[in-house]
Amino acid sequence: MLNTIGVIGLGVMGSNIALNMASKGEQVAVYNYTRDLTDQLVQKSSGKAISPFYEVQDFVQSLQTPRKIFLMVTAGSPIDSVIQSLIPFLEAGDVIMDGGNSHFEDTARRYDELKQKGIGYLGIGISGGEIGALTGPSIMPGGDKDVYEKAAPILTKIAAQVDNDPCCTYIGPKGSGHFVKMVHNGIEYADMQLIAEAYTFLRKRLALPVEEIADIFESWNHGELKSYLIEITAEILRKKDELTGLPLIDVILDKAGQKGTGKWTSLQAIDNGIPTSIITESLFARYLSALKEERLNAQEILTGPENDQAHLDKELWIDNVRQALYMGKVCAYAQGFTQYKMTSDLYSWDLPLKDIALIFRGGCIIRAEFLNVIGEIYEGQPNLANLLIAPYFTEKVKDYQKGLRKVVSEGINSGISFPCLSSALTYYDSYRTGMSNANIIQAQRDYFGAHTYERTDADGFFHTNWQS
Ligand SMILES: NC(=O)C1=CN([C@@H]2O[C@H](COP(=O)(O)OP(=O)(O)OC[C@H]3O[C@@H](n4cnc5c(N)ncnc54)[C@H](OP(=O)(O)O)[C@@H]3O)[C@@H](O)[C@H]2O)C=CC1
Ligand SMILES: O=C(CO)[C@H](O)[C@H](O)COP(=O)(O)O
Repeated sequence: MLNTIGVIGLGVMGSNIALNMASKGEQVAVYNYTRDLTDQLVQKSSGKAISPFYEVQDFVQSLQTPRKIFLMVTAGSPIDSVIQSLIPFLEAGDVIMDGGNSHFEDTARRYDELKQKGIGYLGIGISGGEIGALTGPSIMPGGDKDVYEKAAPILTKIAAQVDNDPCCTYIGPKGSGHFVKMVHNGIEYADMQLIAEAYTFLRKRLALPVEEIADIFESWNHGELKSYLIEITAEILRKKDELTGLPLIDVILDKAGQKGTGKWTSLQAIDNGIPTSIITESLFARYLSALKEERLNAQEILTGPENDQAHLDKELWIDNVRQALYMGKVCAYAQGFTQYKMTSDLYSWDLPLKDIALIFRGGCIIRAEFLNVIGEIYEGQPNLANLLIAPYFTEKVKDYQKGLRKVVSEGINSGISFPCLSSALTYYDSYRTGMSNANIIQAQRDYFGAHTYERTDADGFFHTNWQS
């Protein structure tokens, strides 16, 4: 019997996607360019509908037509080399899907190249990590709609399901699926950093033990902050190091890694004039964390505020931190969804913002309770410029800005760095300021460079001879 789908790349994600597909009734052909990973999967999958292949040609010829091939390999040149190895054996109408974190512009290029050969190409954002890949990720496919339709029965089946709806929807043309995944990761960076900052306040300023902070995160996960990242943070804080018996978090080196998607999110925003300051601050926080030696040196040289901190009422301040975190998250998601909106307008992609919010409710790393609300908001206002001005969030932040202001001020006065919480507050205050200070910037630009300025009371561009 011919296989119904092929998976290439059997690392962390690919092996689990293949197992997921087999568990949903697909006959899965698998191939990896080195033999070991294929053999490992064969050992794990005995009795399952997974057939290993060790030559590309045999792998391709084992597939039903039109062939559907799912790539889960390292992003960048490996994708191009795998595509090149497939082309000689494919026919018009076959479909290649790239489920990795490819840059959306690379995806658009590959789409164009393959379209000329009649081969369909889908750039598919996948989120959910190892467990999501196995049990049901969130899936963001971009490419031609008719090509998507060929793969949709399998993709919707392997996706996470929420309220009987698959967390998979057609996103839009060319690289838009990978674009949506890229910005998802930017939001992920910001969300993670905001949580880290909330933890820092509880640990450093309120001097709470790690176990108590774990309890706080767990309780937050039963309320409006409910989300995967809050849930796993509670679990992370409970974990003990087997070697020392200390909380594992206390022996993990404070240098954050990154693989590029957060950086791409910020670069795309900067290139296109999209204000995503919280996301970018979270990226810079990772960069600064990596300068461990310099930070250790600076700690011996640079001073902070005097250590005469007032006692803070514990329960009151835990709730201030909760409010600050919620508001920070709203601002970060508002920035990410603004990036979707502005880019969609720029490229005429017509991104389905409501559906994007809904497919993020299950499987993905940024799944969160309030995505239900975000989905409802975009259902009513599909062209909304910013989530902050949706009445639901306007009301929420009216209250919660107080907590954010208190936590940011107290943190700053205590010498704790809050790149994302403070950036969220600055974003909120800047966004709600109808008359900004950019008049000063324009005057300075006109003064030194004759760049001209617009007036508040007349159309056109004006230049002043400032020194006359
Ligand atoms: N891990 C995660 O949580 C998530 C990862 N992703 C993305 O999914 C993709 C795969 O990630 P993941 O499974 O974690 O990574 P792994 O490193 O576990 O797997 C990478 C796979 O790519 C293969 N590969 C590497 N180089 C080449 C090449 N030149 N030619 C052919 N195959 C090659 C590897 O084979 P071999 O080992 O034999 O070299 C391996 O099968 C990446 O784009 C990643 O960013 C997306 C969502 C979540
Ligand atoms: O896509 C993912 C989650 O959604 C991957 O886990 C990705 O590697 C996370 O990004 P980084 O490694 O830069 O933290």
